[in-house]
Amino acid sequence: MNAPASLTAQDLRRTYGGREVLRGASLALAAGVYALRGPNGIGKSTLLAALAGAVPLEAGEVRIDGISLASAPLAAKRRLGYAPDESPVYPFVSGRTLLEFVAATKGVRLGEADRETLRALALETRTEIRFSAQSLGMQKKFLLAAAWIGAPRVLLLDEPSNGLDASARDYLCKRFAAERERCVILFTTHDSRFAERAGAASIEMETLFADAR
Ligand SMILES: Nc1ncnc2c1ncn2[C@@H]1O[C@H](COP(=O)(O)OP(=O)(O)OP(=O)(O)O)[C@@H](O)[C@H]1O
Repeated sequence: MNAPASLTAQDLRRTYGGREVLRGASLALAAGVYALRGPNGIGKSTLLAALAGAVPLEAGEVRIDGISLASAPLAAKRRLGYAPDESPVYPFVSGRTLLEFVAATKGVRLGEADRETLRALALETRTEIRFSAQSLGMQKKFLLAAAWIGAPRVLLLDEPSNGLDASARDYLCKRFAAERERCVILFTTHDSRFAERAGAASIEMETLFADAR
């Protein structure tokens, strides 16, 4: 676990409704903070979901810290944190249930680091409220807090700043800065100011495709 963090993807392919959305997407990232940019519908969310193992691929290989997501999914996913843009959570589930579920899938228990994340995001008094009764910003914060469970070395965050208040955005930028030497943090955004404040290197989605090389 002491080798530098890495995220690699080779020739990822995924088709929706006869259209190839991921046209042989490849990337190789070392520890750092990266903003994945590109127009609506180009496939940024699909790529993040594919890197997280949440969308099946027709071809290609993903490695988390050198571990193949296809051949060793549990070991790879233990090193990974993923926050989708939209809540995949059942509306009747509470924040605490979500966090405990994610912890269980990673084979860890919630601990002081997770409580600190909840405090920083002003979530600690809201853990028992069901998702359908949380604001969109609060739901987003729970998904982000869940992504950090188990101290992942690769973080995939889909539109992390969407719906967040100023204080939560500040926290994200500080956390990125604190973890950039240790982790690969890849996030999508349409917000240039946030990407800049986060100190992110920009990656244009278009440049990742096989037909752009
Ligand atoms: N589950 C799905 N079923 C069918 N088509 C899908 C599905 N998910 C994504 N798509 C299609 O794949 C394409 C890429 O979508 P994706 O959400 O990955 O784009 P994006 O770059 O993240 O867009 P945005 O910037 O608007 O969030 C779109 O044309 C979208 O309609």
